[in-house]
Amino acid sequence: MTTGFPATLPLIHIEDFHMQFGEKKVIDGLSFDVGRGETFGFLGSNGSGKTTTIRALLGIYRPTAGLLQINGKVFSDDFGARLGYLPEERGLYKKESVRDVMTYFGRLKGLSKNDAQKFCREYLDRVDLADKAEVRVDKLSGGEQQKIQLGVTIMNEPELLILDEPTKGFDPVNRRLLMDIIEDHKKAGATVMMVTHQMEEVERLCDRIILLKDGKSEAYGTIDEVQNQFGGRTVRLKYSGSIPESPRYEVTLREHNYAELALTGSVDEAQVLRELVMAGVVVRGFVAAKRSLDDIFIQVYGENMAAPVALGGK
Ligand SMILES: Nc1ncnc2c1ncn2[C@@H]1O[C@H](COP(=O)(O)OP(=O)(O)OP(=O)(O)O)[C@@H](O)[C@H]1O
Repeated sequence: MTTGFPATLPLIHIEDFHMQFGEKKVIDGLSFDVGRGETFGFLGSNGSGKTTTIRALLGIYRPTAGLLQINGKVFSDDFGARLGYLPEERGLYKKESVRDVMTYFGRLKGLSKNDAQKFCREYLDRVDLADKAEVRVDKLSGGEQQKIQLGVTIMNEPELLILDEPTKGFDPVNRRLLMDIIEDHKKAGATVMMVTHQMEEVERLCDRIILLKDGKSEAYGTIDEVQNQFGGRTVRLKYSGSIPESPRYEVTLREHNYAELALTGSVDEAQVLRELVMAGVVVRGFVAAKRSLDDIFIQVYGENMAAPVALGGK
């Protein structure tokens, strides 16, 4: 997939973006880039401004201030054919059959009728809807309709996929299936920007992420960089005795014979283990790990609100 632009130019460039609705400031000086071929996770709690940013990027909203570019330019129809956008609000022609709807959109996206119908057959087969080709869209379940909408989004193999919660409402089996499909496009070289609340997706698919809070970036980088930014590593300890205070860690959880220590900076785990043993702590288990993204999210968005991500990340 070639773009004709230098590889160093990001495909998406957002700089000092501000968005205000009346008196309400939704985005407050947001800047980030999405590189070519990258899968980028756009994360944040409900109402933090993710959809607003996508809409401004695609010219649906006019930004209050700032620069939002795709391929070095403000979005215009000339990039439209290379874009696949799955909006947050889903919608298809409901009274037509699945095959007719998919063929229609395929034709709109420049596919021949044969190619559109071929894609439709293969895609329906893959998402386990082969027997629904002649069924009217409004007779499908919500999840089935979403599968069709994702199919319509990817059918012309877009260079840039912008997916607003692509797996929202899916059971785990179907979520994996949809992730496989997204991953195939990533492997084929597509750039993917996706809004998601699912850490499983972030950890499996995303090269870099941004965490949006109150219209600003709270964290931005690779998953490793974000984990390092939020205190790096923890040690899970099974023990007996008394854990001494130390500048090398902070005890973040202490239960009967179990504790979690947040390590300070680049402290060496082996040094912490030695220090505990020297202090007379009987160490029965010692596991050093990076902080999970779930933990980080709960810290960023506050423990009093529902976590913006499903639990179950690493
Ligand atoms: N056209 C609009 N007019 C007024 N307010 C708006 C408009 N569009 C969005 N907002 C407000 O902007 C804020 C951010 O909304 P947005 O839909 O971008 O959030 P989000 O991060 O996508 O949330 P979610 O995860 O719930 O989908 C919300 O408070 C919303 O009410």
